[in-house]
Amino acid sequence: MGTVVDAAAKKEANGSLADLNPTVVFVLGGPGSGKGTQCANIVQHFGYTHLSAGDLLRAEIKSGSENGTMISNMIKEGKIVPSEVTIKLLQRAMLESGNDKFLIDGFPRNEENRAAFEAVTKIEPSFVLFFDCSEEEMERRLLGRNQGREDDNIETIRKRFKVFLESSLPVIEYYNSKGKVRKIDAGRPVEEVYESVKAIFAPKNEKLTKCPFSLSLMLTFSILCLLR
Ligand SMILES: Nc1ncnc2c1ncn2[C@@H]1O[C@H](COP(=O)(O)OP(=O)(O)O)[C@@H](O)[C@H]1O
Ligand SMILES: Nc1ccn([C@@H]2O[C@H](COP(=O)(O)OP(=O)(O)O)[C@@H](O)[C@H]2O)c(=O)n1
Repeated sequence: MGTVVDAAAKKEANGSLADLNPTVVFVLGGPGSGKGTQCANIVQHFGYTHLSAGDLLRAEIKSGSENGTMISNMIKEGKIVPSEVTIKLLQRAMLESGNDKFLIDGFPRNEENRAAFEAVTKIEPSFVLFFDCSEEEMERRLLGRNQGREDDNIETIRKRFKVFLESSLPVIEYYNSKGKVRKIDAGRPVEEVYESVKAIFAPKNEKLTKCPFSLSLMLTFSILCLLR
């Protein structure tokens, strides 16, 4: 760890990320709360790039990387992979995306993730989208997810819930104390949840779409008054 080449690569990556000055939204919530599903909708309408920490880690296993076995074992146990590994993957994906607006899904998952990301990248999230859902509903969804994931079995699901309560909720509480959390009731159907999500991303747009309508009404009224 920590070779000169690594350090140079890290410096270069951070330099370019700092230049990028990206907009980052952290998307957090328990396993199966619907983070990935809602991120796909947000991407379509608001021009963000979706980066799922879990997807990046699974891709790293598939790529045959030297960390693959370690990552795979941790995911099977529902444990959180060391921040250094996940942050490198996130940095690389951000730089390769060509975008400067990111939904970072499933990260930071513990205090170490949070502090390390902030220290390494100097990036503060604009806000944190928190999908709040009951364990009962999340368990039902995960058992039905059917993506062949090795961690979607009842034993690992229970471990992931425990990690979420013990390690991830404190991160959400930290951002809440800074007024950065936008909490969504994620126990509803997908479309209903997305209505709430949209309202968070597009309050200004909504006003803008209403504004020309009222403006045109005022204009018509003024013209009618002038014509009388
Ligand atoms: N609001 C919802 N109601 C019912 N099922 C949902 C809802 N949102 C997502 N799902 C389903 O639940 C499973 C987990 O959703 P996913 O988006 O992968 O969650 P996460 O990324 O938080 O783990 C998927 O099979 C998805 O299709
Ligand atoms: N920041 C992260 C995100 C995921 N992970 C690992 O990846 C697993 C799956 O995460 P995920 O975000 O894809 O899926 P969900 O648990 O949210 O359904 C987690 O249980 C962890 O083992 C991690 O170690 N660190």
